[in-house]
Amino acid sequence: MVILQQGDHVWLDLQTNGEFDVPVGAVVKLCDSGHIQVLDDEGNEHWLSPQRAINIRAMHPTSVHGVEDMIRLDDLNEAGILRNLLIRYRDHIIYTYTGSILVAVNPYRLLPIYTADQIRLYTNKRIGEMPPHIFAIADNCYFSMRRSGKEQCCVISGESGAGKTESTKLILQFLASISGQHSWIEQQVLEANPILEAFGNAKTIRNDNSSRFGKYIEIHFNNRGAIEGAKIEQYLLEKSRVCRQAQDERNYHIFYCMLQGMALEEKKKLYLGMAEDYTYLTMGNCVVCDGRDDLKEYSNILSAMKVLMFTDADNWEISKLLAAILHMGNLRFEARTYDNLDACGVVCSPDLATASALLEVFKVRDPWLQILQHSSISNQSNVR
Ligand SMILES: Nc1ncnc2c1ncn2[C@@H]1O[C@H](COP(=O)(O)OP(=O)(O)OP(=O)(O)O)[C@@H](O)[C@H]1O
Repeated sequence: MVILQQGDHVWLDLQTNGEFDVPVGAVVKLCDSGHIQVLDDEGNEHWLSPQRAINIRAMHPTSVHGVEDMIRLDDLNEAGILRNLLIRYRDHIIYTYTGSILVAVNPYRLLPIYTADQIRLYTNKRIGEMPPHIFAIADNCYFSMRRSGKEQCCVISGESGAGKTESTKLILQFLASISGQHSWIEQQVLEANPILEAFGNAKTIRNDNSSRFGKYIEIHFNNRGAIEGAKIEQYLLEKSRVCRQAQDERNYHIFYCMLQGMALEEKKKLYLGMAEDYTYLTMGNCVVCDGRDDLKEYSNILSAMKVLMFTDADNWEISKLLAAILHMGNLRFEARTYDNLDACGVVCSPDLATASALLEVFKVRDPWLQILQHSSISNQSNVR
């Protein structure tokens, strides 16, 4: 039997049989003739009769104020872990260790904890010497590599919107900063991100900048510990998003950025209009994304491409491909019979000729594709 006093911390098991049925922390407010009044961590008050008092148990002191390393929690269970993260988060502390694993809770706002001073504070320190931080993990990797001469690996996982992409960027920022050369190659490693995000990230209902692919980044260091190169492999890009988006979601950022940021004369050459004009950009009924500036992003993408040595010709070819995809998305099809077989044909439209011109495809002598010749397009010089 638990004898409780006012001010004691307890675990309260409400047994709601809900999806997340985990005991919550609570503090005893009153103990009155067997009835107990408690205030739980979510601010709800509960009166518990002596019969229901079996649903509460005393909280271990390590869970009362929280710990930096959850291995030290005596109540080491789901409730204990969640409460520890909650009370630290309420104090604006988003990082917590579980041994050598760092748990990060997404703050959804910019915290002043990623400055150059913070990088200096965390450089060449043992894990645990400083409060938990993503820089401590990056530092540990870097100096373990330098001491042992062996490759190190960081695995960043979590659900969509948890903060994996941001954490990856912070680790790269730390490594680029402490490896100390501030070289062109470091800048190239950092600038690869805006390009990858433009072509592989999109607004979803869970995250305005959701990576729709997995990536494995290798950073190569020389014997002096300076970054000498990098290799990024991508996995399982969500290709279907190019043609279809769910309600309130967008296609890949690059399309909207291009339509917002590209100079008018260039847009004219690609027969481009506004995002609202394209089926592939409007299926989710959402062409803008609050908090993202597509115009500014486009100029960031172009400067990143310069750093990564994309030539103007490369950029133009990429823009042509992107524009062709948008025009192809506006094509319409109709049912036909061809050689007594059910088939379908492309409905004649300027988009077909434009897409063919941009893709530089041959005109095939096929009755279906003859419509190419009838389509109106003023600049036919590219069609071979
Ligand atoms: N450490 C942080 N500080 C401030 N904001 C953050 C931090 N981590 C994440 N965020 C915010 O949360 C948003 C989502 O984070 P992020 O894109 O990194 O999630 P993710 O885990 O990579 O998601 P997905 O799997 O969908 O790609 C970011 O755009 C940013 O606004």
